[in-house]
Amino acid sequence: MAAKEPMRVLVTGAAGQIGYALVPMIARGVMLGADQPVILHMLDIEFAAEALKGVKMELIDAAFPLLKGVVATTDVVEACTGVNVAVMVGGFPRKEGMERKDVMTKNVSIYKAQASALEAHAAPNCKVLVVANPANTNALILKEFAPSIPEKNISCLTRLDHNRALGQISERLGVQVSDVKNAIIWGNHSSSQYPDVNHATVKTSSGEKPVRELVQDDEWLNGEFIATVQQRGAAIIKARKLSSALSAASSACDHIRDWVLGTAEVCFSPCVLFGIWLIYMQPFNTEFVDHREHLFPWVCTLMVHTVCLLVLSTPSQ
Ligand SMILES: NC(=O)c1ccc[n+]([C@@H]2O[C@H](COP(=O)([O-])OP(=O)(O)OC[C@H]3O[C@@H](n4cnc5c(N)ncnc54)[C@H](O)[C@@H]3O)[C@@H](O)[C@H]2O)c1
Ligand SMILES: O=C(O)C[C@H](O)C(=O)O
Repeated sequence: MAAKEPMRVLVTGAAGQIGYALVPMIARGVMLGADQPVILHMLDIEFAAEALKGVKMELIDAAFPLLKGVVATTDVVEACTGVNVAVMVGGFPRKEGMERKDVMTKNVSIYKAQASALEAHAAPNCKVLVVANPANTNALILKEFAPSIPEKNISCLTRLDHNRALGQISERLGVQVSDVKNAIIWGNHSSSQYPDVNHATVKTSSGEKPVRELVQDDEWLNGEFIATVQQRGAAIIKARKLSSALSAASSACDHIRDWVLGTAEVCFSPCVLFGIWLIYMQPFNTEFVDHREHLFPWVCTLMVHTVCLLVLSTPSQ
């Protein structure tokens, strides 16, 4: 079989801590598959230009077989040109005691400028994932300033919250995290989110069972569980004095991989109509959107896009 053409993947803020965790994952095929060559486009600001050069050196030194090229630049047009996937990490993280909305003034202006460059120079049908906080608001700004990028191609990272919910259930029940599925995160990537396990199940030796039935502790599910997922970002900042990075990078890979390739469950079991539920935040969508066309050839997966009217009415998070 002929080798695939490389896909160009942009990571903004690539010299930062998420960027440093994320680019090797992409170069190893974690995001787009073990047979998909990639060309990495890394953007950062002048202040971080030397650090960015260092990241490029390390990528070369790691000799990733799938990595077919590296563009490391402070020029937004060069960074955006021809990219098929854009992971927008560039921006400032909050510090202990702050809410995500407190970095809005600094970060929102970044998304206006970068939206225009993406709109003008990215590949047609480029898929965009906004990671920098406040992620929902930044995605909304990006969409406003890149009107020709289809709305359905602009998303922001809630997969981290989704994965956190799975992790908490797996810890509580002592089961493999891969056996827990169909958790939903409603609302913003903020402390106002609502982690919902009412439809979540766990694969057991006697078939799939509802999470509520197995946990048998509604008080925990309705209280501590929700608060833990809502506040996990703050807990990590308190512990590390830095915000989450490896889990954010890994969840960004999960988000793009399942968006582009479909979910593993459906690969193995194509008769399952509602495969794993994936919640991709789109602050501007006001209805569930069926994105099966993205998942070819695993067309059976339904991707549920959450309703985010709340964000429209309250852009601050
Ligand atoms: N959505 C999520 O689940 C999630 C999870 C973790 C972190 N975050 C957010 O991601 C962002 C990045 O976090 P981090 O820990 O990597 O921060 P960081 O400070 O380590 O790195 C950010 C990088 O962005 C660069 N940058 C700043 N302005 C830029 C611009 N205009 N263009 C390109 N690059 C620019 C900085 O120079 C820096 O290298 C923060 O806003 C953080 O809050 C979101
Ligand atoms: O909490 C933060 O500020 C970082 C990130 O949004 C997270 O959830 O870990």
